[in-house]
Amino acid sequence: MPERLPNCLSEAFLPHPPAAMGVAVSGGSDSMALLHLLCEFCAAKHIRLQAVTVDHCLRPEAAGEAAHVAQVCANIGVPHDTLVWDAWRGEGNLQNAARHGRYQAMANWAKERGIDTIATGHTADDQAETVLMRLARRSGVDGLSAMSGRTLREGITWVRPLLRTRREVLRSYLTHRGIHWVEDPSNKDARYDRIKARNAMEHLAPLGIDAEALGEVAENMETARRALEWHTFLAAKHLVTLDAGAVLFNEAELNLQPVEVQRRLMIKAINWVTQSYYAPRRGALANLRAALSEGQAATMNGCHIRRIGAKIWVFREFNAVRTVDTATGGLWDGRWSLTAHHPSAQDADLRVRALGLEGLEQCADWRITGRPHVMLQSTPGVWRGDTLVAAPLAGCAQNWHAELVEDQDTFFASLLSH
Ligand SMILES: Nc1ncnc2c1ncn2[C@@H]1O[C@H](COP(=O)(O)OP(=O)(O)OP(=O)(O)O)[C@@H](O)[C@H]1O
Repeated sequence: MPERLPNCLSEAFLPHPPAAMGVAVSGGSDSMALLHLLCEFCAAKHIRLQAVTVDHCLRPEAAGEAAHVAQVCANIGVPHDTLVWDAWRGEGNLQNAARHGRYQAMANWAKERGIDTIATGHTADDQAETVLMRLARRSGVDGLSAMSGRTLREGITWVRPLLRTRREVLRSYLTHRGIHWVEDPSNKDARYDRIKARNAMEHLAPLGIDAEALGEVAENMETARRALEWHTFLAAKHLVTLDAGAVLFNEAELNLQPVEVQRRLMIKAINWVTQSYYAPRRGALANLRAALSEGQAATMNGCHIRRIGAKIWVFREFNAVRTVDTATGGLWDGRWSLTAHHPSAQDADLRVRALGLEGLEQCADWRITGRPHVMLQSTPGVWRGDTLVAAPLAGCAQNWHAELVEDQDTFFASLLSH
C-alpha cells in the first residue's frame, strides 16, 4: 500500500481552494484518514486546516476518543477543537437529533473562525450502504441519487473528498503509516439499518452487486435527478406565478406536466410558503392531487391549497398562523417584514398578526387587490389591540409595506440544487 493515495483527493473537490477549511473528525478510520490526507493537501496548497470533533455525550468512551483525536492533531500540527452536544431530551429519533445537532454545532464553530468549507469522511462504502437502505424504503430518484461531493447546509459548504474511495483502502493506508483509529462499537451493532446493509453486501457480491456497482447506480440516478430538476425548473417558469407570498399554478398547464413534475412543483410550493425543508409524504401528495381534481380544497403542512378560477393557489393556512404575534420590527411567520416610514410606526403597542375574518371586515377595499378572501385571511396586518391599523396586502396600506424576506427569485432558485 503506497503512503500516498494520489487519486483520493483530486482537486475537483475544491474547484476554488479556500484560505481556510475545516475537517470533521470522529476518530473513526474514514475521518482519521481524511485528516492526514488533507493535512498534506492543505500544506501544499497553503490552506489553513482546522479539525473539529463533536462529543455527543452518549457513550462513556466518547470524551476519550475526542481526546485521542486532539492528540493526533497536536502531533501533526493541526489546530483541533472538541464541541459538546448534550441537547438530547429523549424525544424523537436519537440518531437524527444527534446528526442535526452535530452539523449545527460544526457550522457555528466554522463561522466563528471564518471557515466556510468543512470536509467529512464519507466513503464509497457509505454511498453503497445508503443506496441499499434506500431500496428498502422504496425510494425514488431522489433517494437513490448519489450523495453529492459538495452540499450547502447551515450556510457552510460541506465537501466529501473520499466518496469514491473504499474504506478498506483507507484502513490499509492508516495501518501502513501506523496511525490508530477508534472503533465505534455501534459499527458492529446489527440493530442499525446501516450495519444490516453493510453485512448484506457480502451476500450480494456474487450477484455483482458491490460497492462499485451501487455507486454507479447512485451516479446514474443523480444524472436522472438533475434532468428532472431542470425540466421542473423550466415548467415552473412557464406555469407558476407568485403573489403576496402565495404560489399560483395555471391549472390547465400544470395538468399537462408529467405527474412527477407536478409532485415536485407542489412540494417546492409548500416548502416555499412554509419555509420548510422536508417534503410531504408521497401518499399525502397523491391524496392532495385527487382532492384538487375533484375541486376540493385541502390543507397540508401548514398550507391551504385550492383551485380558484383557472389557478391552483398554495398559500399559508390561517390556522397555522392564527396565534403568530410579533412586534412591528420583527419577522412575522419567519418571512414577512412590515414597515412604515412615519414615526408612529415605532409605537410599542402595534403588533403584527394575521388578518383573519375580523381583520378583513375592517378592510373595505380588499376586493381591489384581486386576491381571494380566504387567502387574505392568513396575510399579515398591523394591529393596535383589536383595531386593524394597516393591511398592505389587502388594499389597506396606510403607508405600510409588507415585504417578503426572501425575494421571489428564491422560489425558482430553490428548484435547482447547487
Ligand atoms: N462526532 C463526530 N465529530 C466530528 N465529525 C463527525 C462525527 N461523526 C461523524 N462525523 C463526520 O461525518 C462523517 C460521516 O460519519 P457518519 O457516517 O457516522 O455520519 P452520518 O451521521 O451518517 O452523516 P450523514 O448524515 O452526513 O451521512 C465522518 O467521516 C466524519 O467526517
